[in-house]
Amino acid sequence: MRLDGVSYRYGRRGAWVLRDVSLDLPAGGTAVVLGRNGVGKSTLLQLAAGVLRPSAGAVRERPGPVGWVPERFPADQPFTVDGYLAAMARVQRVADPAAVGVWIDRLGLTPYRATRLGELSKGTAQKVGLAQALIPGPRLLVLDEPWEGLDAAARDLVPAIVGEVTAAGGIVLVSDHRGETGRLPGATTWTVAGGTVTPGEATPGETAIIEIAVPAAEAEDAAAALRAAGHDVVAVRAKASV
Ligand SMILES: Nc1ncnc2c1ncn2[C@@H]1O[C@H](COP(=O)(O)OP(=O)(O)OP(=O)(O)O)[C@@H](O)[C@H]1O
Repeated sequence: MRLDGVSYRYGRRGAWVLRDVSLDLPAGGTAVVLGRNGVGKSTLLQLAAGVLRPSAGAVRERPGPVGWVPERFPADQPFTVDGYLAAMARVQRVADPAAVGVWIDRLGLTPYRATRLGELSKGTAQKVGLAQALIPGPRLLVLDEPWEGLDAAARDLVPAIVGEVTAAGGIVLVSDHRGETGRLPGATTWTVAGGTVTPGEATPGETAIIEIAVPAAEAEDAAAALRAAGHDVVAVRAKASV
């Protein structure tokens, strides 16, 4: 995916929030968008997700479906959790009807299926926001401040989810005003300031290699489970070779 000379301002006479931004993000890549409050992180994410259209320039080769998780999930809607997620799945023409149940279960939303959105706590509402973005199996997942308001278990789930989307060749963009990039090893950084965006180095962090042996027939499942837990599976070999 590529941002090609993207500029943006809210309204024709508004100040430019972003000017002539050109960025590349390869398939399987993650970018963490950093910057002070109000510099334009959300604006950049919404342009990337296609929620906003650039005032000038273009976003090219955007993969789909797109999963967009806003900073604040708009909970003032007259739906139950079940009703809302089923409706979103229909709107997004989700082929796999089991996807709704899978994400309700993984995000711990089962006790709230019949609860109206307006009655949810902020953290639970954020999980519904995550679920609606994940149900279509996004190839581009855009998360605006995903750590905010989530409980510890859900926070830990975010890196695993990011790992799954990128392992399948998808792209993930995450904004983070606290700079918790350490949660997403291997991500590149995009730092927003003064209307421009500066790409940084990938953040490999400290890594270690663990070699494990599993029955050959279970290798695929084991690798998938490791990826699901947010780990980088470097290699799968048929035989132990030293
Ligand atoms: N709908 C809007 N109409 C007009 N101006 C807006 C609108 N949304 C954002 N802005 C302005 O655009 C600028 C960038 O806002 P944006 O929300 O993208 O920043 P941010 O870096 O995501 O901030 P935060 O970390 O507080 O979420 C700010 O000056 C903001 O006031």
